[in-house]
Amino acid sequence: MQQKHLPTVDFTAVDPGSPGAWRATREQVMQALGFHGGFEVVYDRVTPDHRHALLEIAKDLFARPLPTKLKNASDEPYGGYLGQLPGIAYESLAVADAGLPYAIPTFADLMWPDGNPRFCEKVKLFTEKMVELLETVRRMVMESLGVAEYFEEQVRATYYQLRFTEYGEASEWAEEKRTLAQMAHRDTNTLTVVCQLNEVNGLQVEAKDGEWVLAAPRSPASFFVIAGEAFQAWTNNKVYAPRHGVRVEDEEVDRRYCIIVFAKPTSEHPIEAPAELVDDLHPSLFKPFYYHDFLKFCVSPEGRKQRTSRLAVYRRSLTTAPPAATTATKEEDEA
Ligand SMILES: O=C(O)CCC(=O)C(=O)O
Ligand SMILES: [Fe+2]
Repeated sequence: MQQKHLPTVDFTAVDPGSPGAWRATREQVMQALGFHGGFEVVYDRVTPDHRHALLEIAKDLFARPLPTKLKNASDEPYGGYLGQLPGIAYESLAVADAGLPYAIPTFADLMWPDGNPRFCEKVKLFTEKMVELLETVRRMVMESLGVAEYFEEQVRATYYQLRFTEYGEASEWAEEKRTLAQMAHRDTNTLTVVCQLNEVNGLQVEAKDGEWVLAAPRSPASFFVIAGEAFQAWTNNKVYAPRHGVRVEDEEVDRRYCIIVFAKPTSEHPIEAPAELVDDLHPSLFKPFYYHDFLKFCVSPEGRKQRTSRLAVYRRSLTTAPPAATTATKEEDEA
């Protein structure tokens, strides 16, 4: 049987001036995020030329010498360069706090000591478009759950990481590492958008019922929105944070390039579902937690052992010390 695709939601006609289209789209977004934890979005605010320029930029970036790439260091877990993992032909570089004015030029100066104005211009514009998209999705979810009054506060408590990723062609991978299981994970943050820059597919998402579906672009204006565990917690489980990962096909002879923008919660306030989403029938499933504490747990020896929901295990560790189970079951994931 042919593998299914993630549902597609078309944002082309969505604008605040057409309430009918807005409401219909909002409905589709909520349905997709509740069951699949993500969707393919057709979003025409990034032109094909712009996407092509970003592909060239990504290739230039990964062609920088390794010592230069290693300068992309960060105190935050998963905050900078990732790569050099045995048998895994994967590298990525991150622009921290990409929404702030100095962030992109600072990163560019690190990678290209003589500067790279084209990089800055193209990446800044792209970031703005992705932030708009993620804010629209967040607004739709919050309206749909009847908690839109928290929108501004949630946006203020959000920062963005922009990550370039490169997956090597199949021959660069150890054979046993080419499986989906190798890279499968849940995102820890609130909302993620993946922009695949070339024709090399591979991303798959596991819906709530355990079925893995393809996230392979079906239009030149497609992006993939994926919910993370912080959003699942904040919405008290109304939004699902799916496992997802990239499967490198054995016949793949091209490298795969993506840019991913992660909306992340700041740690000024704990993540806690609003009172409106909690009642006797829907008790709060997650104790309040600080995002950065959760991130630290994820990279701890205990967190690294988790194959399924790190948040489910971390949540238990907040009520029982020390954290007990090391292998969460599927059911616990969905708790
Ligand atoms: O490269 C992709 O398509 C997705 C990567 C991903 O899920 C991540 O970096 O969190
Ligand atoms: Fe991810």
